[in-house]
Amino acid sequence: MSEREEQATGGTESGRGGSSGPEQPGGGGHGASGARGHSGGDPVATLLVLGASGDLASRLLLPGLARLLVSDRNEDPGHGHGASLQLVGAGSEDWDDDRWREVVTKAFADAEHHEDADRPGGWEAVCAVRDASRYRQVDVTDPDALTDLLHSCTAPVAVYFALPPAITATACENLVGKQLPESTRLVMEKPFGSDEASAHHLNEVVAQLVPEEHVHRVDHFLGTSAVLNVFGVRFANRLFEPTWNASHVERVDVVYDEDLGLEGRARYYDRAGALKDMIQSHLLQVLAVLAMDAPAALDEREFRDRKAQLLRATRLAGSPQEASRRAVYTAGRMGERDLPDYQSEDGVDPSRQTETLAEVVLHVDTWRWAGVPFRLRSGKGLGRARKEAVITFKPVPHLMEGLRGEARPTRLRLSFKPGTINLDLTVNAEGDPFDLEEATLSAQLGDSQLPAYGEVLAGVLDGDPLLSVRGDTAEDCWRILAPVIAAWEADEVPLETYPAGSGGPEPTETFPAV
Ligand SMILES: NC(=O)C1=CN([C@@H]2O[C@H](COP(=O)(O)OP(=O)(O)OC[C@H]3O[C@@H](n4cnc5c(N)ncnc54)[C@H](OP(=O)(O)O)[C@@H]3O)[C@@H](O)[C@H]2O)C=CC1
Ligand SMILES: O=C1O[C@H](COP(=O)(O)O)[C@@H](O)[C@H](O)[C@H]1O
Repeated sequence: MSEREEQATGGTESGRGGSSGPEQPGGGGHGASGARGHSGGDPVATLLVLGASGDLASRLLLPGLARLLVSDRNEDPGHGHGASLQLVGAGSEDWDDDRWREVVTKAFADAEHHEDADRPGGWEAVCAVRDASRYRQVDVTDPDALTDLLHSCTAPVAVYFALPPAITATACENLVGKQLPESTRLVMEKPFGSDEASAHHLNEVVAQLVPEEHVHRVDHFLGTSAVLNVFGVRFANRLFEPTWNASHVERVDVVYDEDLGLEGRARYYDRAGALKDMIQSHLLQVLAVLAMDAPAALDEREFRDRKAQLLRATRLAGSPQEASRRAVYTAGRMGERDLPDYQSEDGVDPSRQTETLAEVVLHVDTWRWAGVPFRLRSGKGLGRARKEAVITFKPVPHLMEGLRGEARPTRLRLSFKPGTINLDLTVNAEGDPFDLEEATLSAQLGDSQLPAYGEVLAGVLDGDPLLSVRGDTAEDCWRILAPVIAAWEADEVPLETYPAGSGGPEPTETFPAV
């Protein structure tokens, strides 16, 4: 196993250092201005993708960029994101510009068929970026080579670290003390660090490089439409917000079940597992958006302050034995595919006991949410892709005599991808109005015209940190799950199994079917 593979999910092991970390709520780092709205600043001139030969770059980032360019929301054709953007790929592969452009061409191809491609300047903007793009072979952990590369790019440069997290951390540490081009933005993927201490250390490192508002800690689950869909339902209706609290809500379940297997990602996934891959990052962000107090405005300071406040109050609802569960899939049939036992997949080391399904129950210790269980669950190899937040309301305090049947709990289901809303209600039955039955009101929610990474890149290129994770929050997400990580590492919570293609481990009182 190469050193790089060993480092795939690691972070720096350094403890807390002495330099100033990101400012806690209210702003961040030395860039905190206290101003509302995003800092904007000069538009990004160069998007530098480090890790250009990797899966993220070719499968998500470059296609996202192409869709952003083709659908550019900037009304003025002379000033869209592609008007003068330079795309530079860099990595350890011995590629030349032509080889890189082949990768870009392939990744950009789908955008040509998007309806906006026919818009004047639409597809042309994509082709212009593709044809002018270039590649540099570089070992990003070589400080001089990386600094030289940065200075060879037109400023401002957005440096996208599409690298294994430990390599990202090393590259950043090596840049400390070097002069970076003016207004450089750093775009950091998840996982940010490998525990609270390493995330804190990484925050201290990046704070020495650029101001906090120029750091984009990416969580693609925070794409604009995902956030806005929750906010629209919660805050643009009089109905929900007065009942959105412990007096009326019985429980909240955030479920992200995938009908995907390992898909060749053992090098990364076998060291991460479902807890770090999905819950530590994405699902905690979803929880924060679902449960936060209403921001006064949708700007980065208000939004990120509310999110940070909510996560600071969040903790495991009991001991790891009571409030967490882990499982791994065994061989089974998932849809049309036979999935092998996870532990027999190429690149998987069974002794790591990596989980492919993780569940935790959290409490949010605030007046609003005291005592309400928030269950977060994500798994791979499941029979049905199910990606939704379910808010279960408490039963009515009294059901009048004369009505037959049960008033089942009202449930609001907010599904992601595609965005839908379903409200399960108890209503009078057809035929005999004394009988009760369940009915569901459904609606489609707005979907973004951009894929998630198009949204991410729009924020980066516009210099808008609204949807990126602030430094203090990145640390807090590790703090919340630290007891679970420690207990699982010590094998204090059994690793259950479930057949691929099934619904996962059997429901229990703590982890019920909803
Ligand atoms: N892939 C995905 O679906 C998603 C990934 N992410 C995150 O994105 C990041 C990258 O993941 P992913 O693309 O899957 O990983 P890959 O392993 O596919 O790609 C990593 C890239 O980094 C390059 N690299 C490694 N070390 C160096 C070095 N010292 N100098 C230069 N280049 C180097 C690799 O080159 P080489 O191959 O030559 O080693 C490769 O191009 C991770 O943080 C991951 O968590 C986030 C969401 C989704
Ligand atoms: O970051 C990740 O997310 C995906 C799920 O997100 P989606 O937008 O593709 O549905 C997950 O499959 C992957 O393991 C994880 O790294």
